[in-house]
Amino acid sequence: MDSFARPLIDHVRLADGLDIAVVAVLIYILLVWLRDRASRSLAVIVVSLGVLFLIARWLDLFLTIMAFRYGIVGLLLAMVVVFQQDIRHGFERLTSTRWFRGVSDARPSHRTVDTITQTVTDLAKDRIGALLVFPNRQPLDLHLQGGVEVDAQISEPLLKSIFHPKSPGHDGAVLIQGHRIVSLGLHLPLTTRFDQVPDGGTRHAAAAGLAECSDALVVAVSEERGTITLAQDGQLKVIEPAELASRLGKYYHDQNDVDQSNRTRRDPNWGLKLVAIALATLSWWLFAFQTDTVQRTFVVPIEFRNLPEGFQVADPKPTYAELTLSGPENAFTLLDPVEMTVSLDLRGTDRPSVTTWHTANHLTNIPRELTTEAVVPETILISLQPSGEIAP
Ligand SMILES: Nc1ncnc2c1ncn2[C@@H]1O[C@H](COP(=O)(O)OP(=O)(O)OP(=O)(O)O)[C@@H](O)[C@H]1O
Repeated sequence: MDSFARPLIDHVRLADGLDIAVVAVLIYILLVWLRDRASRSLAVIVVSLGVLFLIARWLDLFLTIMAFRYGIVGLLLAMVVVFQQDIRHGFERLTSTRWFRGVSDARPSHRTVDTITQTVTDLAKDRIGALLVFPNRQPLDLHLQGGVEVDAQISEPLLKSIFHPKSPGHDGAVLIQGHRIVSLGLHLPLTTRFDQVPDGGTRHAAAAGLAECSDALVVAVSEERGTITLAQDGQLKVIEPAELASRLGKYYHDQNDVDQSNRTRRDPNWGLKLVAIALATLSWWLFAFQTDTVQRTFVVPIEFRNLPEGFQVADPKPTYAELTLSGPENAFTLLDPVEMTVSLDLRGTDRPSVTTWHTANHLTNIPRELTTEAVVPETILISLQPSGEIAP
């Protein structure tokens, strides 16, 4: 036990904790996305690729690792193109949280309920067909097709213009989220139980269809009968405006509760978070944790900075030094050898001079995790002389 724990205690740095935390957050985002948005087959592909990569790294399967290394850039680009909608929605969701939104969207729910009830009542009176979807906890993306993005604050004139029979967007359903109309012209899945649909109409079949396969609340206004129908849990029910107001009131009340509890509830996703932390820790242990100390030697250039005007470095002018560093292998992986120099600052000299410089004191861009073992030459003699003079 001690032989296992000791290297851990000796070699784990605070930065490693941060490293694991960052990767755990990224894995958690990926897992949440896979759970909520991606199809099951995509989830299986992503998880299988992840497992294959872990095995390849563990067993040092060089060809497979190379395929991953070169394929990953293409894969990332392909994912950005294929999932650009999801990425955009993710950012939109982020910017629509309270912190980013400020107080501008803090509209009371009863005003939205009144607006929708009044609009739906008027549409029913005027025999104008309409279909409104109010999502609940379950995501609807897999059930809704087509549609045009709107993202506008709910208002009576806007809803009436959308469902006006001459409006090009009146066909299909509108999706309402909170106080906003998210999109219009959406195509919903039809129910297969046509017996419960009045006159077998497709608008009501669509309302029932979505209410069967999700927990959404759907409101349909009949063009032919001038009735208001509410669909929930797969059931259709013709209702009066007063009942619509009370059902919508309850819906918005529940939504606020969900929002509130999402904000205050300590953790709705413990399982996924633990999996993300476990995967990040495992990956770090497999790929990043190393107790071996490696020593490597590099040839680094010697540069002269702020050479006074009218002076030059006389020959023999040293141009390279040999630098030996030691430390964990990972620190070498992150190292860019081109950045390392022996940098001599010659400013302030105004007459010919010969100075001894200790090269180790003038190294630049050496990572903190690495130790300088040796620099050859240890010292160099720099002779400054006026330009144009030939060295003896
Ligand atoms: N799958 C669907 N998703 C969303 N809207 C749909 C769908 N199918 C039909 N609609 C809408 O329903 C309209 C046709 O309604 P239809 O008359 O067939 O149904 P209905 O239930 O009898 O409604 P109404 O009583 O208003 O006539 C279409 O013009 C379209 O706007």
